[in-house]
Amino acid sequence: MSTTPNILDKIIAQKRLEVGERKELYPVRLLEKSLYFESTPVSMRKYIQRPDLSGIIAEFKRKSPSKGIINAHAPVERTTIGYMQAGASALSVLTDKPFFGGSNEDLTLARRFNFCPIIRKDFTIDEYQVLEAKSIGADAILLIAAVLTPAESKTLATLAHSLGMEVLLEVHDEAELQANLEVGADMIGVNNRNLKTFEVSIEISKRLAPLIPASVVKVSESGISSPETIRILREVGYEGFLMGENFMKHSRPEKAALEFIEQLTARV
Ligand SMILES: O=C(O)c1ccccc1NCC(=O)[C@H](O)[C@H](O)COP(=O)(O)O
Repeated sequence: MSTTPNILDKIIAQKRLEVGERKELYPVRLLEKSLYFESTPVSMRKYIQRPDLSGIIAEFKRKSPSKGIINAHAPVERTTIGYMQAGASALSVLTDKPFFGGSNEDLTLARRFNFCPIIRKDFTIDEYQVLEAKSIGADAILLIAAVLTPAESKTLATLAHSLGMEVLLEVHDEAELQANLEVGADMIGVNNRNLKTFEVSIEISKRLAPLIPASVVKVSESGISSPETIRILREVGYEGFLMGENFMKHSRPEKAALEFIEQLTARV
């Protein structure tokens, strides 16, 4: 078993420093002046459930701790517009720079060219980041159970909701799921990737599916690379499918997404 100790700890330690710096550079009163602060977010939950779309949340991700560089050159505009035109239900944009090569500017650029919901994919640990997500044009935020207490998740989710954004709460096992059922997340994402070992298995999504309340939209995250896997995940109740590397590893990720969604549609 390949182990990469403490990547989450490293990411969170770095994030704390980064958030401290950003608070000084861009105080909340500046964030609140952003045009997006007053905008009405688009419901990611509703888009995932739209029968005319694929349920796929297509991710813009340049690199990752598990894979290194995935795609250093794909432009945000062409890729995200292409994802949407291909039939993705929503976009996920990584905004973490040190570990994923993303930025807030990537999300704002995607926002400028797309009307579909966009989730800010980052490691949210502070209320400041929720305000920041709103200010850069996000419709939803990710909360990762492995790095937050349920009380912290609830506070962050409540703030996100007060700004009109939705919350995707990510879990990886039964204990995380049970501990966070009262957070009030709009969507629960089961990460098929163990963020400590980087092992990927959709068995985790299958195992946790019956434990997720019916009122919450189920999303399966990571390691999805075939329409057949989506068919299996749909059978156990998943409506959302977060996919990054499988598209981004191609020089034209949006073409890969189109081909994938065409195959998916042809098979069901
Ligand atoms: O992807 C990683 O290596 C990773 C490492 C540590 C924390 C988070 C990580 N990934 C974030 C994600 O959840 C994925 O980007 C997302 O689910 C898409 O996964 P994939 O389709 O396998 O690119």
